[in-house]
Amino acid sequence: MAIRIGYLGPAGTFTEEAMCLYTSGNEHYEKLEFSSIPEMIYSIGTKIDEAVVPFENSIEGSVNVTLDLLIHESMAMIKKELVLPVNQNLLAKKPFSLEEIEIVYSHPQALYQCRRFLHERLPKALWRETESTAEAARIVAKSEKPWAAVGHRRLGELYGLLIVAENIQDYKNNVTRFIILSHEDSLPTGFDRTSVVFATENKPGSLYRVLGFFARENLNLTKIESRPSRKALGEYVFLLEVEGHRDDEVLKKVLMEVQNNTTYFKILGSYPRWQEGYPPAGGDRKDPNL
Ligand SMILES: O=C(O)C(=O)C[C@]1(C(=O)O)C=C[C@@H](O)C=C1
Repeated sequence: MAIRIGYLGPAGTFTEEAMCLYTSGNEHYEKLEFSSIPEMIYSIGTKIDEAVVPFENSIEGSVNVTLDLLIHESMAMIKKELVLPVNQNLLAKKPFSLEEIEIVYSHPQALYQCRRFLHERLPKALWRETESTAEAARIVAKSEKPWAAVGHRRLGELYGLLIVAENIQDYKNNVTRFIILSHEDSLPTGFDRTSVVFATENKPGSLYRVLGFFARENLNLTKIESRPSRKALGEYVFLLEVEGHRDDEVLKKVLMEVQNNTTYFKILGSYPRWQEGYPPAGGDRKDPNL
């Protein structure tokens, strides 16, 4: 039976590229396009079985819309992560000079990844946010006006646009981490990461105490982020990531302690940690999707 997988469209987004990498070689996937991240996450379990969503970027940090939906509104679990290079380009319908561009369209993450370039080289241009970089290209392609889009170089061929400036992100090594959401996470591979969310009582030392459980067992934390609880100003929910699988003996014990010492606790999933070239070719692949 086909596995229905959702991605942020239209064609040419970075998320589509991540989805193609993830599904390559597996003909069971049926690919379904969505025009926004919330719409896609809400559809997991009904219209789709899996979804590819951006999670964090090396310049701009977390994709808050994804984080908040996972924290507050979804039961989906993380089953995989992929890290992809993100090279941004400025695309236009005609060979406009940078000074001529009046409006620059893109997804907010993409605009902010190029903040310095856009301020310095397109000082006159207004910024307009779109649901995706490819949506920006579609808008620009429909008009004869001096407008430009920020996105993947592939948008040029797909929408008949010219690349007027290449690699415009403010830091060269720009990468985005994508996650695959599903109704269940992955089995242990020996090289995993676990993501959890929790809230503590608002009293001295409560977060310190929770972090201490991980430190005591020498478990390596890889991310901690606070997001508004949405109940009151100044109240937060924490998203924490740690190396290891929730079925590993030590981590399992620590997660139990965390659960017993927090006011809210949810495991978002355990999944193989991304590493270029892992597992080695011909190596022992415990995970059928790698
Ligand atoms: O608009 C796209 O191309 C997307 O796939 C979205 C998105 C994001 O939300 O972070 C993905 C990767 C890049 O960091 C820029 C934009």
